[in-house]
Amino acid sequence: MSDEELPSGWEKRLSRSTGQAYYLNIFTKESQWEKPEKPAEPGRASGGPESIQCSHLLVKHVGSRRPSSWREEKITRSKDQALDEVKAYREQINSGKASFAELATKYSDCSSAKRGGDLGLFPLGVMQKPFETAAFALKVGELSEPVYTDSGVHIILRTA
Ligand SMILES: O=C(O)CN(Cc1ccccc1)C(=O)c1nc(-c2ccccc2)[nH]c1C(=O)O
Repeated sequence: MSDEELPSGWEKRLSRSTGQAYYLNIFTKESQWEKPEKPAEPGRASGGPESIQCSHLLVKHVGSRRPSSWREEKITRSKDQALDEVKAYREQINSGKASFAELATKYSDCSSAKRGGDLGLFPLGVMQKPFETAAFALKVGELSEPVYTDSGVHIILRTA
């Protein structure tokens, strides 16, 4: 690992008082002087939430573990097409053209579409790991980049 490379989940910062480098765990918001050797785990931040609430919009594709949904009995889009669709929805939400709930209700391949994408409160350890890692890294109100799980391609909005 070159000097600049860091295991995932860490950010290099410079101390305002000494200018010395330290390392921030983006999940727990805890920092350390020692350069990390292993990826940061979204463990519970000291004082961080045990559970968070999120909504998501899932676009399935032919490689999804269950390529079927309330919207389409047999899902035929490719993974790349699913990513393009998710990016377009993310753009519409960020530009204010549409609300997250409106698009999730219409287009999400998850059964949570009926609730505007709301998944309710969930703790660590229940969601697929890529989903959990992305969700617990979000601030309340923040919208994720596209996230890949065995179910398909998601965008996640942290709501609490
Ligand atoms: O992955 C599978 O084998 C099948 N699943 C799991 C599933 C199926 C029904 C309800 C909830 C989860 C899905 O494809 C799926 N995953 C999700 C999901 C994935 C990550 C976070 C939240 C929901 N929703 C669905 C769905 O059909 O409605």
